[in-house]
Amino acid sequence: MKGVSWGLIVGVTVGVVIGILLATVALFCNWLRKRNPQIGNSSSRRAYTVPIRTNGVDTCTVLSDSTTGQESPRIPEENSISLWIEGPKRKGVISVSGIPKYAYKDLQKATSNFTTLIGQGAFGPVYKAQMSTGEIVAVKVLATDSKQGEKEFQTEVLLLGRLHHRNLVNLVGYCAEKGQHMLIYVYMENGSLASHLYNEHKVPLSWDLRINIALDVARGLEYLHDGAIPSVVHRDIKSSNILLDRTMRARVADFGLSREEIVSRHAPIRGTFGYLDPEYVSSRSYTKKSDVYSFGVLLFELIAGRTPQQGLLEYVELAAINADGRGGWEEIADSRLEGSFDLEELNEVATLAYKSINRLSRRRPSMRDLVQALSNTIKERNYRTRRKRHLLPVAVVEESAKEDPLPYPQHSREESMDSLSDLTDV
Ligand SMILES: Nc1ncnc2c1ncn2[C@@H]1O[C@H](COP(=O)(O)OP(=O)(O)OP(=O)(O)O)[C@@H](O)[C@H]1O
Repeated sequence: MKGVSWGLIVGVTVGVVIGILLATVALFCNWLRKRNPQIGNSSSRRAYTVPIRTNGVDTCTVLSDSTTGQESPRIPEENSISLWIEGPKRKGVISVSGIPKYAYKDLQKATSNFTTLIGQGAFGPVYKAQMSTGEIVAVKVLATDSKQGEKEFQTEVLLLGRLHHRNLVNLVGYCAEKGQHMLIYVYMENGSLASHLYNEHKVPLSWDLRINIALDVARGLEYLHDGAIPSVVHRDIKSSNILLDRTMRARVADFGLSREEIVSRHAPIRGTFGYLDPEYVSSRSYTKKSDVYSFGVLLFELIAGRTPQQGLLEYVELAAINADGRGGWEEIADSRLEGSFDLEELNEVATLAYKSINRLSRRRPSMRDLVQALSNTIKERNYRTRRKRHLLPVAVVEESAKEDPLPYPQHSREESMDSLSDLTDV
């Protein structure tokens, strides 16, 4: 009996000592964690953002023009170890999206309980939202009953989490809660290009602005094609998917149909009627040159102020009969321009557009070619403007341009058009 009591006393004492030791260790760990919040949370979102670009001419990973910011209210992604694409409840997988996740209730508040509707897309409504930091964003709510919407959501978050460029509408957050899926984008104050081209209550876009927009879009696409690794095709370039910011700079939006380049003969046809590459329709192989085709249609929209649904391409084909490869396109100019355009520029851009919609994809220019040609057109314009403004003799301006290379074209228009001439099939 006595032996049992001693054993009990020793056992209890050892247990108490171990308990005290464990409690001390736990308290110490907790204190350390409070002192340095990074401990135990090393998988911060930014650390897992997948870098994607290496070589795009105008590409950048700088987020300065997006609204992603540390001040944004964010909720931790369950210690950043849930991967929504595998199901939000799955644990132990590091998020690869690198995109902040917002709480449903915060978005509900930011959109005044989803009453600030700014538009309706194929997969659900879009709301304007003011976050508690004051920043304005656009919240796209995906329809809960849409299987396609779910797929689009997964694609968009994964893609946009690693794609950043000043000519793309960058994704700045998402919400996956209560069965709802939402995408949060940089807010584009001036809405879609389509609304400016076709809404009679809006001031018509000037010719110069149209060409600037064309170059912005070309740069966004060039980034997707040549800057992103692996490369990305957009699959739905059209004027309603081009958004304009406060200063009328254009950005490519709606990556709902975006995919890394897929070549599958069995995939269903996707895209928007009127912008679809005929070669893609017959072969079912969507390539970068299919985006180039849609971009060509967009260039003709900018020139003619007509939608493909209003017979734009038939109109273009008629005009092409009179066009001689470099000129003769003026008859398709948008009447809202009231003749205010540079004829040479219009012919250049129409020639580029016509090459881009060539039925044979191999005869179409690349987005890089198009960026080069459009930027040369703008450089030429700037050069002419400077020359006119200063009313200086050409020789003097050319001399001064050597010291200031920016506004002076590196290649003449003729050179840039000639570099594309082997693609001509007019
Ligand atoms: N980031 C944004 N900033 C401002 N407005 C936006 C933004 N994103 C979308 N919108 C507006 O919301 C509306 C719906 O956009 P959404 O991208 O959902 O569909 P869509 O491009 O019009 O059509 P579809 O879904 O067929 O491509 C459009 O009018 C668009 O101008």
